[in-house]
Amino acid sequence: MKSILVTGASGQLGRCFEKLSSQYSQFDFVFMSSSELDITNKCDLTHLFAAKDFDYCINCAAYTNVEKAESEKEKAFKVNAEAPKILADICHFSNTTLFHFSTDYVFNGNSKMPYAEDDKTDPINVYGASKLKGEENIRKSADKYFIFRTSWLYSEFNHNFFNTILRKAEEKATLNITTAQKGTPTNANDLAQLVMQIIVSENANYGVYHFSNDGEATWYDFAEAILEISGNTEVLELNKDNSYKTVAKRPEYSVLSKKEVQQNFNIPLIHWRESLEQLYNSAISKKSS
Ligand SMILES: NC(=O)C1=CN([C@@H]2O[C@H](COP(=O)(O)OP(=O)(O)OC[C@H]3O[C@@H](n4cnc5c(N)ncnc54)[C@H](O)[C@@H]3O)[C@@H](O)[C@H]2O)C=CC1
Repeated sequence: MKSILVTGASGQLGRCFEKLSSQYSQFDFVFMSSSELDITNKCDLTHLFAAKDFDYCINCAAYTNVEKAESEKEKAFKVNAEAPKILADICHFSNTTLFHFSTDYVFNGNSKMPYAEDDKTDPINVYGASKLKGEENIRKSADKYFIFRTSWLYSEFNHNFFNTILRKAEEKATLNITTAQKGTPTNANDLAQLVMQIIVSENANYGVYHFSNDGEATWYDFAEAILEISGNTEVLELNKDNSYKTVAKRPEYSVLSKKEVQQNFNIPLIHWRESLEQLYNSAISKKSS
């Protein structure tokens, strides 16, 4: 039986893999949260890989606080850049295929059209720079790797924009949401599904790919759609607001081109709004009824 290690398992994406794992009983999944496995600890990783053969490692562990990263640069680089290098070295040595996730924030956002994989990277915040360094480290150390740059991840799990807007609707709060950035909301369950599809099909088109849902939106559009889909448009006041200041700069435009991922893995792309609706109907409205 092939085995799959999932690191950062209690994070949002990690939990999507855990949910999905029940559909893939042909694999032996090992889920390790940050308290069970610190990916910056080379010694623990070496021992783990010495004790068990992993065919695949899905690295969901990351430092993801974009705002805090500006003042915690060292910590962000340790988890997002140095740890992927350790993982890539160990995976290379163990003949393990590594799946890793990066971000649309590796780009500066000055483009007017969707970013392709080989477009020039130029991160404008510490988080983006740390993730880019992580990509570079993996590319140098491993042969069998997939890096998926993704954007605006949300799901039914943990703290994310989708869950925040639903909570605000319950609180009947007034919301001021920015229209200053354009990107693509991405259902993390769809990303997890893509990875499992690659594993099952034993596809070996290793490399860096862009994956998000289809279409584009501002954070305001995303919030509006969440309220519409959940029947909450009348419940709270939603305003456009471009004066909201953040510590970390954000790319104005970070839509990713999905041509490569479609060509290499033959997957249908789901529009972000359709996937949002599916998630709400399957995971949220079911729970509350
Ligand atoms: N959330 C988003 O909007 C986006 C996320 N991404 C990337 O997608 C991937 C998954 O993100 P999410 O699941 O949303 O993030 P998350 O923050 O929900 O999960 C990350 C997990 O990593 C764990 N972690 C942190 N340091 C660790 C360490 N040293 N060792 C082991 N675990 C550690 C955290 O405790 C957390 O459980 C990450 O690589 C992230 O950079 C990319 C674009 C957008």
